[in-house]
Amino acid sequence: MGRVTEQISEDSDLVVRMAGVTVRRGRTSLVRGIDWSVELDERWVVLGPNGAGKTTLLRLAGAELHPTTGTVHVLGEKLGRTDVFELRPRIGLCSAALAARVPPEEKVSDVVVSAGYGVIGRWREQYDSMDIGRAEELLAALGIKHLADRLFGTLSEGERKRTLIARALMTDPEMLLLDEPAAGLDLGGREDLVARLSEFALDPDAPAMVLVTHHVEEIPPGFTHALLLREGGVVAQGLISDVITAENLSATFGQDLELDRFGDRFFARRRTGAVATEG
Ligand SMILES: Nc1ncnc2c1ncn2[C@@H]1O[C@H](COP(=O)(O)OP(=O)(O)OP(=O)(O)O)[C@@H](O)[C@H]1O
Repeated sequence: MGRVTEQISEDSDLVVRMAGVTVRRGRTSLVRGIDWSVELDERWVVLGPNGAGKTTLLRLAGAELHPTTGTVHVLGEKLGRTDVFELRPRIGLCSAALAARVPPEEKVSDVVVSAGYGVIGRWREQYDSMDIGRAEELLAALGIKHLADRLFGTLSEGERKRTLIARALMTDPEMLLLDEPAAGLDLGGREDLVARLSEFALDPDAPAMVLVTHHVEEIPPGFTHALLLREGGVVAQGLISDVITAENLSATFGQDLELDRFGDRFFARRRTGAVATEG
């Protein structure tokens, strides 16, 4: 027999639930003691310095990684007791690792539409017309419809990111995971992406979202919650307005940081004359 599933009826609005989660490799803990829940209508940002464990956390949420200790439930299914190959199509993932697997000679429209078939790049000579229509809509929503016939390898970094977000949305996922979507974008590209992600975040029909970033400037308005990570442990988590503070950011990044808030946007910098503090 293969598949045993565990439904969590009392927590049906939870798309992610982690309890006491640690991931170890050898003597290193990539993340440790994580207790974290994401509800259907929440949009989370996971923030922390290089090596803090952000991608590890996202891979747990994406059912790509199992915890060494503790329990992880994703979309009501307990990892280790469910078939992750049935779970993954319900999750939209956009990451540098995925981008690296897209063949450069793939047409942009094929990169998007093939997500519906669980493969990367061209698979069939003919796709279903409804799928092609949906891929076109998503490319339009991300402002890159005009690139549908271009080859993925000829796109700029920002255009690739948008293509992969369109792909991640193709299967109408219940949860969207974005690992550093603004990395490598210029100022205009970042601002454009932040605005588009903000539109998604404010759409009540959009899936739950988790966005990993190093920069508070990249938090799209409409995101509701934040989790700050340092050296694999949670520094703070909860509502963005409670968590994104100069004090919490300073503890997370080991620097004395100042924070400005303009409307729903945040901007951080090192306090003048301050030096880095030891972890
Ligand atoms: N297989 C492994 N064996 C040992 N250490 C690992 C392994 N995989 C990851 N690590 C370490 O675990 C830590 C967390 O990695 P992770 O990629 O989750 O961090 P991150 O916060 O996403 O970092 P970045 O912002 O640089 O992408 C890093 O210090 C990394 O070097």
